This record gives sequence, C-alpha cells and structure tokens, in this order.
Amino acid sequence: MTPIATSNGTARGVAEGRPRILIPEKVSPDGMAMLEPHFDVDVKLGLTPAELISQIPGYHGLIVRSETKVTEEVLTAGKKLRVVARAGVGVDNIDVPAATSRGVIVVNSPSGNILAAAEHTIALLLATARNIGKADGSLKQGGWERSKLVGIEVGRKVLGIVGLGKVGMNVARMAKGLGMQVIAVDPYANPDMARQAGVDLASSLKDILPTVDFLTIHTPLLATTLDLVGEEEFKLMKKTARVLNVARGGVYNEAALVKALDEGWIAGAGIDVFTSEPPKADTAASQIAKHPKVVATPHLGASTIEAQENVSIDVCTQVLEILQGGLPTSAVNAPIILPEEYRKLQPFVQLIEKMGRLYTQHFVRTKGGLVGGRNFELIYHGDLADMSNTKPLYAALVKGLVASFSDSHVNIVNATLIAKEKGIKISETHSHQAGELTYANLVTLRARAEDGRGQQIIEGYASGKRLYISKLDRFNATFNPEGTMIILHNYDEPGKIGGVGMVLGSHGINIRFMQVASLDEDSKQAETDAVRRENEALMILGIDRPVDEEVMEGLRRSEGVLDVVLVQL
Ligand SMILES: NC(=O)C1=CN([C@@H]2O[C@H](COP(=O)(O)OP(=O)(O)OC[C@H]3O[C@@H](n4cnc5c(N)ncnc54)[C@H](O)[C@@H]3O)[C@@H](O)[C@H]2O)C=CC1
Ligand SMILES: O=C(O)C(=O)COP(=O)(O)O
Repeated sequence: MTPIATSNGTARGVAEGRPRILIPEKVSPDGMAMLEPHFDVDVKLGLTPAELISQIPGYHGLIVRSETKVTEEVLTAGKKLRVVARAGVGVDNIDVPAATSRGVIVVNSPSGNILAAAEHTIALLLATARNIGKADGSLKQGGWERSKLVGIEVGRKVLGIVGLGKVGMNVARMAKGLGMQVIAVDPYANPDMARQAGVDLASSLKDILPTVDFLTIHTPLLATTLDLVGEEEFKLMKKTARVLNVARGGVYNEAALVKALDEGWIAGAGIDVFTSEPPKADTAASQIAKHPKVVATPHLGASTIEAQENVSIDVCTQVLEILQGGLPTSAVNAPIILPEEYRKLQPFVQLIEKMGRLYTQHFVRTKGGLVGGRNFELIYHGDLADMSNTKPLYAALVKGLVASFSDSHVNIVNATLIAKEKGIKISETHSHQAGELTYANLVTLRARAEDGRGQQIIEGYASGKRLYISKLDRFNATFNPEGTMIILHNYDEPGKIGGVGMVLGSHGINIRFMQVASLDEDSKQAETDAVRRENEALMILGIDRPVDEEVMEGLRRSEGVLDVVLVQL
C-alpha cells in the first residue's frame, strides 16, 4: 500500500480555495514549513505512475526529486498544475517542453546540492583507489585481506574532468587539494576560472583519454552527452585508469563499461547513477552495480542533510512566489520576456536566441572555438536601434549560446549571472549610423577573442514573424533559421550540389531547401593570393530529420568540401 502522510495534519479533504501541493518524494521539511501556512501540502511517498496520474488533477504544485517521472501524461492530467519544482539540479526526469506548452513553470535548485555531488565524487575517487568497498565487505565477512587489497595513491595522478560546470569545478578544486593534476574538457568552460583553479583545458575528450588516471563526467544528460564514452573511448584509456559517474546514467555507455571492466581495458569504476534506478534485473546497469571492480552507490550524490535543506528551501521559496503571482529565481522554462513587451520584441527575442544557437553549433563545433571567454557584441540597426529595453534581447543571446550544453535555464532574471558564470561578455551597441540599410531592422552578432582576434559574425533580421539569417561568417546568405540543417563549407565548383544530393539521397534524406551563400565583397577582395579561395561558398541545406555520423562522414569525404556541421535551430 502507498504510505500517505499529510504534513499539515489535515487529511485529503482540504479547505476549498487553498492551493494544493503534492510531494511524492522525500524532501527536507525545512522548505515545506514555508509552504504549510499558505497551502495544503501532501507528502505521498511511493506513488506508482498510475497513482500519480490519477491524483495529480487535484494539485496546483508538484515537488519532485529524481525518482518521479513527470511525463507528458502526468502534465496533461494535471489540469490545475502551475508549477513543477525539482528539488535538485537535473531535470531530465521532467518533460520540460510538455510543461512549457501547457504553461506550467518548471523550477530547479541549480546550486543547492553541487558541493554534495562534488564531495561524493571525491569519495568514490578515493574508494576506487583504495578498495574501500571490497575491504569493508571482506572484513564484515570475517576476512583480513591486506595483500590482496593494495591500492594506488591519487596524489600526483591525472584527473580528467568532462564538464567543468558547477559540480565539475568543485571537483577540480578538491582534486587539486589532493595534489592531483587536473585537465578538463568543456568547450563552453570559463577559461579564466579554469586558469585560476589550476585546471588545464584540453580541446577534446579523445586527446585526454590516454593520459588520465581517473576520468569523471559532470555534464547534464543531453542528446549530445548520451553515450559520450563508449567502447572506442574506453579502449583509448590506460589499463590502470578508473572512471567515475556522479552525473547521470548513460553518459558512459553501460554495456561498454561492463565490457571495459571484464576485458581489463580499465581497472575500475565508481558509479552513483544508472540508466534505470534502481537498476533493473538483467541489465547492464545491474551488472555494473554488482561488478567486483565497481564501487556503487544508490544515487547518493545529493543526499546530505545540508544539500537537502538547501534544495528544499530553494524550490519551496520559488513555489511560494509562483503560486502567489511572483517571479521564480531559477525557472527552467519561464518566459524570458514580460507580457507587455511580448508583441514588440518577440520576433527579435527569437531571432537573437537562434543566432546564439547557430553561433555555438556552427563556430564552436567546426572551428574548435570556445563560447566562454569570448567577447560578444550585439549591434542593433534600424528600428531596433531605438528600442530602450533590450534586456530580453541580451537574455535571448545568453540563452541561445548556452542552450545546447547546460541545465542552466536562462531567463530575464538570471541571464547576467549565467553569462558571468560562463565567462561570456556581451556588449550592446545601438547603431544610428546613417547609410543604406536593406532591411527595416538588422542585428549583428560579432564575437571576438579577448585579444580582439578571430572575429566571427552572424547577421539576421525579422520581417513580420519570419526570421532570416543574412550573413554567416564571411558569407552572404538568406535562410530561415528553423529545424535541422547541414552547413557545408566548400569550393563552389560545378558538380558540388549533385555530389551532396547523391550522398543524402542514398541515405533517404529529404532536402527541404538548399541555398548557396557566397563570399561577401570584402572577403573576396582580401583573398588576393588564391583564385580558388574566391570560389569558397557555404551550402545550407534544410533537411527533414537529423542525420548520423556516417552521413556526415560521407559529406566530409566529398570532393572540395572543407567542413560540414549539423545544426538544430
Ligand atoms: N548524482 C547526483 O546526485 C547529482 C547529479 N548531478 C548531475 O550533475 C550534472 C552537472 O551539474 P552542474 O555542474 O550543476 O551543471 P552545469 O550546467 O553547471 O555544468 C555542466 C557543464 O557541462 C558542460 N558540458 C555540456 N555538454 C558538454 C560536452 N558535450 N562536453 C563537455 N562539457 C559539456 C557545460 O558546458 C557545463 O559547463 C547535472 O546535470 C546532474 O545531472 C547534479 C547534482 C547531484
Ligand atoms: O540534483 C540532481 O541532479 C540529482 O541527481 C540529485 O537527485 P536526488 O534529488 O537525490 O534524487
């Protein structure tokens, strides 16, 4: 039977008119005490998915941790729901787009438990190095095995960190305290903060794998981080290396991890999180949990008294605000634009967010660039130059730049803070320069390294509700930044289009639109040395679905192709 406790002592028949809050997981009472004077708070532990769906229609707020799956079905059933609060960081158990489309605000606690998660990582690091789990188990069985359980030291060893965000950075600082050398991979990391913490930034995961003695991942679980480390990556590691996961099950491919341990490609693992929790019988997750070379814990990263107090107070404060008509501080999906400004600024908010997304996906992936540590300039031309409140536009750029790599959900309240955290510097210029402007409005996004070198440009404009990119890097273009696109940088020579069409056609991929963007006049003139360079072009192909690496490789191998990138806008 489902145990039911009602924290305010009243049973289910709550007073009419008082908002009701459902808490189906163990959340620290500190925050709940703030809610009880205002709302009816029901703590109902161990609800099945069906029970949650049948009970949710009566509630205005739902507070969860990682165990409750807040699916589209739950959100559809929750007709009165106004807020879903995640008492923790990761929101991968919540269908955020479904919440957004139903007008339900999702909030989290972005930093309440990060110290706990970092400390747990260090606990697993030392436990794997010194066989703590095995030794304890053996002693409790009456054993006294000293020679079998000789460990390794972590001082002077190399720790590789993938994802140098809030948890990753705390792990780095702690590891430096243990005398470790720390290298990290995070294309969006703040280089200043990394330098100050004594962390070397490397440009790719594959580069660091042969070097590290320990590897730990601290990225969110996203399409781009799922199976980040698989068989190929494990094979590149030292046989003595150990891996740690206090992020999410799935960032290491679980079947590959079992194989890597069985075959001796690596020496051990410290694992806190699994693709199914608790691990389902007869899955790779359960093999990992039981593996003799693994120290496993049941998702305890955030389970400290202090972290639970922090996250509880953090999210309950926001639930209180939202249900009383105020603004949350860490909304995952709250609008970044206030209603009265909505109509006027909405197209530009969308345009600039897309320009930010395009920047990250095009320049960071193809040119091995960084977002953090770059200086961005937003230049508003035409009608836009007269807008006085451009805060939503600034927030839209931050949101676009970080959208594909972080759980830091940007809104108008937190944009400046997040930009600072990521080392992203943004200036805004209202250009009233006289001169011919082809469009009624135009936005230029210019990015430069700190020393002013390596300038990158994206320009775009809005016409009614339609958005256009009119310049990408050195190329003049006109395309709508929507859906999935392949951007090919190539020599503009006869036969190119046919070749690309053949590769896509052979994989059954439909081309929605195609456009060839040619070098702008300044760049053509600058290329005095090579006639062929004048013929450089970008080919922009709108396609009907994402393509896999095999297709991208096929395109890269086509004659005259300089580079290829897949973007999702
Ligand atoms: N086991 C547990 O109990 C806990 C687990 N977590 C997990 O830890 C994750 C990280 O949390 P925070 O540090 O607060 O998030 P964060 O958003 O501050 O940091 C994530 C970092 O990952 C980087 N990143 C994203 N994609 C990447 C890629 N492909 N390669 C390299 N770097 C990439 C981002 O640039 C960012 O710096 C959370 O999303 C959550 O899933 C967090 C708290 C407790
Ligand atoms: O905050 C996070 O992302 C966590 O993984 C913590 O999960 P939990 O609240 O302990 O179920």
